[in-house]
Amino acid sequence: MTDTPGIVITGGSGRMGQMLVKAVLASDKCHLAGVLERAGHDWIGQDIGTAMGGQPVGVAVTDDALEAFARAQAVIDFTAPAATLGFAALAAQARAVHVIGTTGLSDADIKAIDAAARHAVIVRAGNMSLGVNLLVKLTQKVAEALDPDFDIEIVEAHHNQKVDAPSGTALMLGEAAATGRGVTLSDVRDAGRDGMTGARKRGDIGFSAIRGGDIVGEHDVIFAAAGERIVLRHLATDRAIFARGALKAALWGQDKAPGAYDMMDVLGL
Ligand SMILES: NC(=O)c1ccc[n+]([C@@H]2O[C@H](COP(=O)([O-])OP(=O)(O)OC[C@H]3O[C@@H](n4cnc5c(N)ncnc54)[C@H](O)[C@@H]3O)[C@@H](O)[C@H]2O)c1
Ligand SMILES: O=C(O)C1=N[C@H](C(=O)O)CCC1
Repeated sequence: MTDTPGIVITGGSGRMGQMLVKAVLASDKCHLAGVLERAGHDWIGQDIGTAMGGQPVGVAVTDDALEAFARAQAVIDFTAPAATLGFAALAAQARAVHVIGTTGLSDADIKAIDAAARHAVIVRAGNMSLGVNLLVKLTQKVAEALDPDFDIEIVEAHHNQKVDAPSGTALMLGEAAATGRGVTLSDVRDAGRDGMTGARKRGDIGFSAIRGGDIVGEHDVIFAAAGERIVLRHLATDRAIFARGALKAALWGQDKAPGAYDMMDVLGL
């Protein structure tokens, strides 16, 4: 047995789950302590290496979160809101660092997660990449510098299996733009235009979502005024950027006091 932190990956068969398993196996700073999937999934009981089409790695996929978390120092969780809420309570009980990448969480979900963070370290972000977190900072700065003559529009594009909109990243960018402007996002958010919407309201922050093919994740923040336009853009072409950030967060959290953190804390931005 190694003395590096043991990490459990939830949703191990998913797009991000598989990426995270590979990232943990490739790291010498941690080891794979467990892999979870939902009850009834075909992969339960199989070695995760074999299930992913490679060599066995000595870790069988399980649906027993309580047992897996008891052996872990961190849980990296990119699943779905209902699953993440359950994992937050169990990870806090096990005092394991919980890194949450799951998006589509409601305000009530976030409240419950923050309550769990009273007992353990939770790092949550709608996007774990360095590039997007820098873009969030830039968005806030630009919004601070420009007045509401500049209409702010956030356009995001993702693959055709994504179930939530706007993306978690788009919401982070919207929050940053609203903070820069000194307003509350929920007061100015304009999403899902369709039909006779009327003219755009000055000061609104607009959201548009594209879904298609295998797009990993693309975000534009557009500041549009009469006669000029500023566009801030991030293009993700490889999910490894999210896995890298999540792993960094799991290791960063090892010596931190219980609380709710985000990637800005991890990256020191
Ligand atoms: N924060 C980020 O940087 C970032 C990056 C990429 C994706 N995401 C988010 O991560 C989430 C997953 O994305 P994906 O593309 O990997 O989706 P996916 O559908 O490919 O994978 C989700 C996995 O979770 C599993 N799952 C669901 N309920 C479970 C449960 N109760 N127990 C164990 N496993 C369970 C599913 O079976 C599936 O394998 C989404 O919310 C997505 O928006 C966040
Ligand atoms: O593929 C997804 O789903 C992604 N979700 C995150 C979001 O909602 O912003 C990050 C990008 C990929």
